[in-house]
Amino acid sequence: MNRPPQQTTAEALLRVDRVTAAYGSVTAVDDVSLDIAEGEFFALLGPSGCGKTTLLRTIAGFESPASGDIRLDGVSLLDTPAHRRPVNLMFQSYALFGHLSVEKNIAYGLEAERLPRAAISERVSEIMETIGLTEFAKRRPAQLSGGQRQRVALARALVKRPRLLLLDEPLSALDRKVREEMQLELKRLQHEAGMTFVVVTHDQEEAMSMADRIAVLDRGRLEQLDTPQSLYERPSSRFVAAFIGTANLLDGEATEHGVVLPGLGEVRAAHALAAGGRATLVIRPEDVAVARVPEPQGSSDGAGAEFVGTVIDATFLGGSSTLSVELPGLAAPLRATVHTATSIRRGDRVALSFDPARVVAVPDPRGRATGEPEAPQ
Ligand SMILES: Nc1ncnc2c1ncn2[C@@H]1O[C@H](COP(=O)(O)OP(=O)(O)OP(=O)(O)O)[C@@H](O)[C@H]1O
Repeated sequence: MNRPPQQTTAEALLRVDRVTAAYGSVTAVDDVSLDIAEGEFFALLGPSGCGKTTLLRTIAGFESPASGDIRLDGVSLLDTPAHRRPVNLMFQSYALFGHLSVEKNIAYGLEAERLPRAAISERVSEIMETIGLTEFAKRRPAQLSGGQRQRVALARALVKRPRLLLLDEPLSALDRKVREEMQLELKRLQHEAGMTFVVVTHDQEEAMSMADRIAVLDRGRLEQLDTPQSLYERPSSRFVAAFIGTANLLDGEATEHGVVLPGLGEVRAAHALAAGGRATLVIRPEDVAVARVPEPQGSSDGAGAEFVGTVIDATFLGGSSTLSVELPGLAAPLRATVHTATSIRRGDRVALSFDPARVVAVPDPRGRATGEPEAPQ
């Protein structure tokens, strides 16, 4: 089986090596390999059911892989039970003890380790200070807001100083505003503590705003592993392009320079695929240049091509507007983001052009135009 590129580095803290995990006949994680570096903020991202939680639980030791290995500092963890791994998993539900105060909740894990009382007290005070919980030390979880409860759960995980902190949808219970604050907070804490975080999320914006690198999973397989910017600017598949951010996905046939779109002609892309296969152009709405035209016109020489269409919808978003532009030959309207000051309105005729350096061509998973299997990228 081919192994996708960019997964392994020499000095990994954690190495997931060809891990497959299954529940009976359901393969939840399918031959996944990746490295996580010391001090990295790493995200496992993908739609519901793609296997993120299973992979996290396998790293934590709550599931055993059917095959493959998981190594920390080069040593396999597979024979080490969950509670002895230098890894801490923060659950989706936080699982706080309702009858214990905030400080007792945080101290619980250290007491279980039988640390001296003075050391426990010092570490608990220190972490409460860092996370902003000191004033709530004596309260019980029921007397806290969702965001504060989330902080307690985080403090409880951090106080144990694991080599690796695994967080399963840590912010999913919070409303949008608190979630955004906590995203920044998590990033700050991770940075200050110099710890390695692996966060599971299905929210691409959350992953993009926090993580140094993101592994995008689909149906148990690793689709792409990259920095947020690279995933956005150079998705390697149609799935990643669609999952990360907003994109116009235009299907056609690969040429030497780009993709030929039915009814529109050739659009050039930054990197061409093997000619003849089915391919999809990925064009971000902000990369579509829009100009109002008085008369229908147009040329399509491919390089910075202009396509003329009609604005069928304009959504005002404050500083920018999103236009939906109907182009002859395209099944779905093309989305373009413009500065609000351009004052283009519904019904206007517009010329669209794309900078070839910003256009990405990816293979269309429906296979080659000839019906042969897809060529590797
Ligand atoms: N205990 C289980 N028994 C059987 N199948 C399971 C079990 N847990 C998960 N699965 C299946 O394994 C696959 C991966 O599940 P997993 O929970 O890892 O996905 P996920 O990406 O974390 O999803 P979500 O975001 O919905 O939590 C899914 O098809 C799921 O139905």
